[in-house]
Amino acid sequence: MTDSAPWPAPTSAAPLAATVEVPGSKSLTNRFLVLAALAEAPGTLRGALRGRDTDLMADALRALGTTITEGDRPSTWEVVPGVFRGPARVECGLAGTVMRFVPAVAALADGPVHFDGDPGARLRPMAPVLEALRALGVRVSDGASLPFTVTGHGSVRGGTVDVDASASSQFVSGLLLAAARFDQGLTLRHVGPSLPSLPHIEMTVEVLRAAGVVVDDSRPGIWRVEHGPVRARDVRVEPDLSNAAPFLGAALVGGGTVRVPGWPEQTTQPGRLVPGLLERMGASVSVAGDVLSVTGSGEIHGIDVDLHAAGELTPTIAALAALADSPSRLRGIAHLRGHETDRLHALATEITRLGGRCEQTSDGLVITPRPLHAGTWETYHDHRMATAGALIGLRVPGVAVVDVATTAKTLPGFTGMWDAMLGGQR
Ligand SMILES: O=C(O)C1=C[C@@H](OP(=O)(O)O)[C@@H](O)[C@H](O)C1
Ligand SMILES: C=C(OP(=O)(O)O)C(=O)O
Repeated sequence: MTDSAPWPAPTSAAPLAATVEVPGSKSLTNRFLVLAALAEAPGTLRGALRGRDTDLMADALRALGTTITEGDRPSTWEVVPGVFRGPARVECGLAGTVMRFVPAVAALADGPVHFDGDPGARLRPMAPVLEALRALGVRVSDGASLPFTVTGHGSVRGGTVDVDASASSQFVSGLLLAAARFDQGLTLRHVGPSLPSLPHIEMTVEVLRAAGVVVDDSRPGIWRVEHGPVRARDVRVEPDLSNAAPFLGAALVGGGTVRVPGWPEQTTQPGRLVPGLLERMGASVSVAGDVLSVTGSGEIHGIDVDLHAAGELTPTIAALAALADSPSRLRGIAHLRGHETDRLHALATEITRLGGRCEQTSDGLVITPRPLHAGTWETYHDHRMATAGALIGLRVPGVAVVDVATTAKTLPGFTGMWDAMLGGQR
């Protein structure tokens, strides 16, 4: 994958006039898959994302005994729950959702389930999930990161557990998703300094409730999931609003308008913050029915923003900030050092390589725009580094994005979508 020639990012020659259909949300697809596997009867996902992360999730659940088949189209998945069993092997790739959501499901299996992933996955924080499972009476091999083995005996006691989720909200989500199947349910208390990505935890609570699970989240930092059945559902997955961000951001860079249909009126996705962020950076935003339109003039303003709740938007905002007419400060995102790569280091290195100024702080980035020049944009196996490089290349001629295929993690066919967006130029 990394051997192919870097992708010459196209520049935009004229104002954009494009409508971009964005595939389903990674975060929702993988939550719905897990809940469908835990459910008491067969269910269906429609509009599911088919990307590396979601295919890995489907394969992981299949390995544990779930039957998952394609329906009338690739984005439809029929899920028939089975009895979870080991021995099994789970390949996590670089997917945080797979490595953090599946261990608690594997704990319900009878037999050993071995987890491993990409070399980069072995560097991602995992310890709080493994320690929590041990505290709940589950046998987990020694160690604090991938690879590891979870050896269940067909049930999990559950009860109360303290988790430091300051490095990732996924530690909380992963335990809550399976908790209704624990004998005593689960009370989870976050005990760390701060909790990132709260919208993603709200998303977990919302999908659990929609599946009939009783969740009490009335006390900040504490969640109670009652033992009980997980109802089977026929669900439609919203478009991935975080993946819409680079396309909508392109309207600011190239000028013109980009529209994304299917924009939900209400959503727990952190990408709901995208229109407001782009507005602050100079865009005008409108909604007609379910179509979100972002219009830019080509002028981009710097922004001072805390992205703690929506860290996955950082690469897009950082790319725009590098092209802005004033400095930006992105705060509250120290946990991005444990994402697909150390995103603060990666963004600072690549923006600097193109002649820009991007400094790391203890919890974020300070970006001072400077004229940028042609060069290579490394992506570090990070899908959002690749889309960030494409955004910069829209304005700066001669940007070559290394391993653009890494976008397949959540956005297969990205370069075709990007070209099609530019094909809509007036
Ligand atoms: O639960 C989820 O689906 C996610 C939670 C967030 O993780 P962190 O809390 O580790 O940032 C987010 O960045 C990631 O892209 C998806
Ligand atoms: C952090 C991300 O992914 P993951 O689900 O692998 O944590 C992301 O998609 O930005």
